[in-house]
Amino acid sequence: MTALTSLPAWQDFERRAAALRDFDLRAAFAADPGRAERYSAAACGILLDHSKNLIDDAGWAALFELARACGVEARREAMFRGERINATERRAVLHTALRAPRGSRIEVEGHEVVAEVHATLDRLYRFADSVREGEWLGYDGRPVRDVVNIGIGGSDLGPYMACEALKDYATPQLRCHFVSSVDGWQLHHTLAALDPATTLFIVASKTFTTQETLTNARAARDWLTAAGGETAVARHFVAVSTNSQAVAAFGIDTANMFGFWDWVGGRYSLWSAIGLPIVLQIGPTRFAELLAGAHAMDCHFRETPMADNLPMLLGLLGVWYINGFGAASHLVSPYNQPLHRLPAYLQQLDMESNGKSVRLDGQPVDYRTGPLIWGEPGINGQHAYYQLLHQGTALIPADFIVALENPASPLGHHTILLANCLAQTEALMRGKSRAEAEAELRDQGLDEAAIAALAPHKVFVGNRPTNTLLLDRIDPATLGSLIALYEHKVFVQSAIWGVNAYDQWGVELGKQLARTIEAELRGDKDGATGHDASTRRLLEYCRQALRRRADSTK
Ligand SMILES: O=P(O)(O)OC[C@H]1O[C@](O)(CO)[C@@H](O)[C@@H]1O
Repeated sequence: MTALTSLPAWQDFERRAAALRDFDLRAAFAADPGRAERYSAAACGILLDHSKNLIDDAGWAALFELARACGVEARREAMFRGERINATERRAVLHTALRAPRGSRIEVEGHEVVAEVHATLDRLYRFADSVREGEWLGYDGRPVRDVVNIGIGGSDLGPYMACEALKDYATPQLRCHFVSSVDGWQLHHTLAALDPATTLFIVASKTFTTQETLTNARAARDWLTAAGGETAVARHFVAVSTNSQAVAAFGIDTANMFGFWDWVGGRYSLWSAIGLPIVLQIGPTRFAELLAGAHAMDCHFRETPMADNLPMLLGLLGVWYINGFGAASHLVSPYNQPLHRLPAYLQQLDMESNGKSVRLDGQPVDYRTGPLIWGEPGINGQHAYYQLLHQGTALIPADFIVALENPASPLGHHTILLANCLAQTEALMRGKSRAEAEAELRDQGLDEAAIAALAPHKVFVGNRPTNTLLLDRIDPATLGSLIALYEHKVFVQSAIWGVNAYDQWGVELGKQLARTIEAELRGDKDGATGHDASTRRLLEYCRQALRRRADSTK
């Protein structure tokens, strides 16, 4: 593997980026009336306007050349063909097969997988229909009214985000709840409002070894059996996992288990049986539309030339700022409230994938990789952290996402929402010059001394880069396309950086140490062993608090 930084295309890209450090967006728009049109691309109900970025044609040419030099297109084909591109775990990466149309063929080591995917979907759909139509009955003969998904990470974030986004399509008979934290507060308050006889639990865990999920699942099981007895478990618990042995060992009949495959990463799994809460909420037909939307984006990514290819454009722009301008974070600013969980979902997707510092060949990288991804609904962000975007010292590229149609929001509200989204990207780009600030203050009748004192505080440098993604609407198909767009963006960046986006060894050490500390807190193990002084002291505070609590309940 040739070191990335020694590639001529990388050096050219760095030179281009350095040459544009003082790029003036206002001047670029003034000089080129066609800029907005040329620097836009559309697919699958999503218009990407990327014209408000600190880049010109030569910069784009350097990025496309870099992508070619890094073999992004060849690696993309390897992924779609089912090659084991997740080299550290020797696995294929085939979330795209989960949304491949019935009848298409994709093989992993000679084994065709699409037929199996659809057989599982059919089972999932039959089960969901029986719950939605009130045929699946609880222990006292009443139908299900509440569904509680117990899972964490990829077994929570995707389905939760999609259920929130698609609430307008939800059946009124069912309410979906999500419990992820091992802080029992969340389960307690979720169950407090529910009736065990009409509650269905989905225990969602790819590995079925995740401590938080199994702890919550055991507590939920106790809550259920206290009311309905042991026999109730079969009617009220289903599992989604790749580990049927662990599911059976937990006490869930594998007849009530929906499987998926080791070639589906947790954070890429909402398209699989992990999407069961979504299917229950919006029904099989709408879920199939979500899959079709993602598939449409897969085809767009695979077939469209780079200059019009949405995932390529977003991925390369990220590289432009991270490696060319030293940006350390990337803001995701969805304006529509249904997308309020999108930033949290994208945090795992992006940061668990590209938060890596070793290349596929085992060598350390000597360049930045995945950025900090963060955000909230944009309209709230405007009243919180946007100040820093406008006048702070950090360069923070941002994606502004808003839907053109928004039937559930009154026209007046929606107009204000759109206006704010557009106004913020314009303000970030154009800024406010010293002369403009002074003129404004003069119009307000301030004297020259006051103007001189205040004007510097009112200056916005501008030139803050943004992408605007205009969605036709937030429906299952467009949401599917949007999520797949970000999945492929992450892929593009991993291919440039030469890292494996599909493992996550970095989360393991904390889990190992937690097991040791838990035993020490419980008193099963000597607490003084092997810890640094800080951890030892903190551990002692916690041990005393636990002891006080145990004593008070004696
Ligand atoms: O679905 P599981 O196996 O319970 O894992 C949950 C999450 O935990 C992680 O392994 C991180 O700890 C994620 O990658 C995954 O999505």
